Amino acid sequence: MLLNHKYIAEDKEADMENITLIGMPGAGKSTVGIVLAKVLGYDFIDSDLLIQKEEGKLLWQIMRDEGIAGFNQIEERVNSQINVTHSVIATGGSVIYGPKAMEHLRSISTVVYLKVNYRTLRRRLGDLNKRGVVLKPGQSLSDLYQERTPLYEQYAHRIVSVGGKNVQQSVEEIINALSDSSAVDTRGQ
Ligand SMILES: Nc1ncnc2c1ncn2[C@@H]1O[C@H](COP(=O)(O)OP(=O)(O)OP(=O)(O)O)[C@@H](O)[C@H]1O
Ligand SMILES: O=C(O)C1=C[C@@H](O)[C@@H](O)[C@H](O)C1
Ligand SMILES: [Mg+2]
Repeated sequence: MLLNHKYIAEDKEADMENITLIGMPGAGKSTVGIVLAKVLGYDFIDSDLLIQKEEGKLLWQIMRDEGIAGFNQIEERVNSQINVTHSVIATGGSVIYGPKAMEHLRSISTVVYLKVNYRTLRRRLGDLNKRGVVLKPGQSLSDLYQERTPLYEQYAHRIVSVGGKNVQQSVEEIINALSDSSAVDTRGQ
């Protein structure tokens, strides 16, 4: 049920107090995440903004100065240090390359993979280089989608398909998935 605030108080899983959104760039982690936080009465944080604040640089400047591997290390460190309660955490799409960060996020939150089909992503993303996506030389969006999908699935407690949905519908789906004990749950595996 949408906007069921009882969920916050009564669902055991909500005791974890945080929800982390993972998924491909353009999946809507930031766009949907802030609305989800508002609906639940949670705080909202965006890992990408934390990284920029800590480093005093924009993401593309960090990638330019430190390279992709350096950016990934910074991203792993910053995400491993997140210490919040009652928050929706929108991560950057490349967070799943940092196993320490993912274990930390899994320990402080319910991790939700926002799954978007390839065609929808292609339409949303436009020029990947302008967006500052972590791409190896010669890697296409299709390559990236195939490389990352198993990692998002591996780290997710819940998987929510949001490709054909607007922001409001996506928020509803996430809340439903969090309330549904039969939904995909990979914890303990
Ligand atoms: N139904 C939808 N849900 C979410 N975003 C949508 C939708 N339709 C179009 N968009 C657009 O897709 C983009 C989603 O980008 P957003 O920055 O939220 O993705 P992200 O998952 O946070 O990516 P990143 O990993 O780069 O941080 C935005 O430009 C948003 O306006
Ligand atoms: O998916 C990615 O490779 C990225 C997504 C962004 O959120 C940023 O974290 C960064 O630009 C890399
Ligand atoms: Mg984002």
